[in-house]
Amino acid sequence: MHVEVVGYREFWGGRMLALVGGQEGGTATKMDKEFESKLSIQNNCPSSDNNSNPQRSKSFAFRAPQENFSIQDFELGKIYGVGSYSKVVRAKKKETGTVYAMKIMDKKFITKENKTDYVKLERIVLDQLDHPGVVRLFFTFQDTYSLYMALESCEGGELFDQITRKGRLSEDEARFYAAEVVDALEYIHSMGLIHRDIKPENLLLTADGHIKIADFGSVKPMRDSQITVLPNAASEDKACTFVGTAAYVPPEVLNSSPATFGNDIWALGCTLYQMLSGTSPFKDASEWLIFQRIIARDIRFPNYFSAEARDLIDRLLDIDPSRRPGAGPDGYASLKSHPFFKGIDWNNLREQPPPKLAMEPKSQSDVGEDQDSLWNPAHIGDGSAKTTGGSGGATSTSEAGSVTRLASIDSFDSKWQQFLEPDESVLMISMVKKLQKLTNKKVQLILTNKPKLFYVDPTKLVVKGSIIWSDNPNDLSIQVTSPSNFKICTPKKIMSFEDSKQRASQWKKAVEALQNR
Ligand SMILES: Nc1ncnc2c1ncn2[C@@H]1O[C@H](COP(=O)(O)OP(=O)(O)OP(=O)(O)O)[C@@H](O)[C@H]1O
Repeated sequence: MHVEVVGYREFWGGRMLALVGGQEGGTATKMDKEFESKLSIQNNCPSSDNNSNPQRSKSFAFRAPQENFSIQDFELGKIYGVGSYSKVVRAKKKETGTVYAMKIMDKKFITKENKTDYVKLERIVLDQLDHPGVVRLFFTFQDTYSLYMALESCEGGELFDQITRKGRLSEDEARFYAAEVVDALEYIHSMGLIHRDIKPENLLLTADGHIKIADFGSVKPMRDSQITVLPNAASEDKACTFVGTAAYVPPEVLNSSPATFGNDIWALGCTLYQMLSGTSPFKDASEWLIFQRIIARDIRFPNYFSAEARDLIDRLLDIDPSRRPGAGPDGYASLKSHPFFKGIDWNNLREQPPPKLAMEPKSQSDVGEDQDSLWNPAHIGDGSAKTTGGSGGATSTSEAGSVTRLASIDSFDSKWQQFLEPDESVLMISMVKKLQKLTNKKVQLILTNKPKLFYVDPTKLVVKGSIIWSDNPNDLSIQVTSPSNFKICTPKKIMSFEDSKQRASQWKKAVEALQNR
């Protein structure tokens, strides 16, 4: 019997290959159901094993069609990159020869990491965006294990790599790229969307060198957004949650202010600074120190920056988000007319010749495109083999890194600084519940690079307890009992904690990483 589940198909369409009683039936069906329950649209028909003739009570016309393709219909080439819950691979449609950047997401991993909202939102938002400066979504499909998004292929790689390869960009090059980003951001903001993760890694380049903004996994639709967002595709509680990257976070986000267009404008300022200097403006040894610099607005301009570049960056990095050009009452006019952009023909941007791309230096192991196409797809798709480890391409290190990153940003507040020594920085921090026999107490649990592990009463701002550090797991270990619950075990006592953001295993990883450093 063909098992098909309603809401799942609403977003990705395509065929479902889970056969009850078939070879992979048991596991696949259970997994599909589990994932389905997370992806389904509220108020829709409940999914059921027996629902062989599903009715759609609500359907949404996607521009990018939900195809019945299989990954076998594509010749897979090199891996463009790996995100925190996806892998992007060059994929040529065998029938037509058209090349796409195939974003492949492992359903099991997405479910486990609670990323379904992000995945749905990115699919829905990209579907409705239509601008030469935004990466295009062509179609989606799925199989038992993975979701696939066929994106416009940006063969020129990331702007980040151009900066790295060139050391830094000339003002003309930076002006060109910045103008294309401004043009695309103006469009994105006009649609009522805040991107929330503008940085050189998410600015991709076409083969001929034009900018495309990518990675809409952190996008935030504003209340009056032009974009149709299906019921549970974006949860409101994410309004004040930071999702992004430490070095590009604006100060107001560190103070838990709701997201505004000004967030992207700040990140644009950081990106322009990075193009011109080779590094981000708030670089430091740890994220904690980066946040300190951001809060203090500690910017140092290299003396080779022109007066116009310096002035523009200074304005983009205004502490007051509404004073940043582009985010204020006069919209983008003040940004586009800034002297740094003198000579830019805003109406014919895409007709201008882009800067020459610096190519990747060939290493000895590089054998070119032919070899790329031999990339073995056996670990994706549902046909020949099962997925390995279910990480959807995210390595455990990047996974731990990104979660730690979010944990530290979420809880960032300069008030914890008083508990640190001058050269000490926070590696992981969370508001957790300390579970005791009679009462549960909220405490701020802090792990530093010393290493030091202690917890603070968040109201009285006093240290309530310190765990004696040991690199020996017999003397200090973390026992994870559920996604939210963990125990800190020492020979003398065992303390139980609950982390409502489900970071129990991240605490374990963070402590173990320090013990093995
Ligand atoms: N359309 C594309 N064309 C070419 N390369 C791409 C494309 N989209 C993404 N990539 C590459 O694949 C990498 C992974 O992309 P993805 O969108 O999955 O996640 P990310 O933006 O890196 O990370 P995260 O989801 O953790 O923020 C990117 O860093 C980029 O280098």
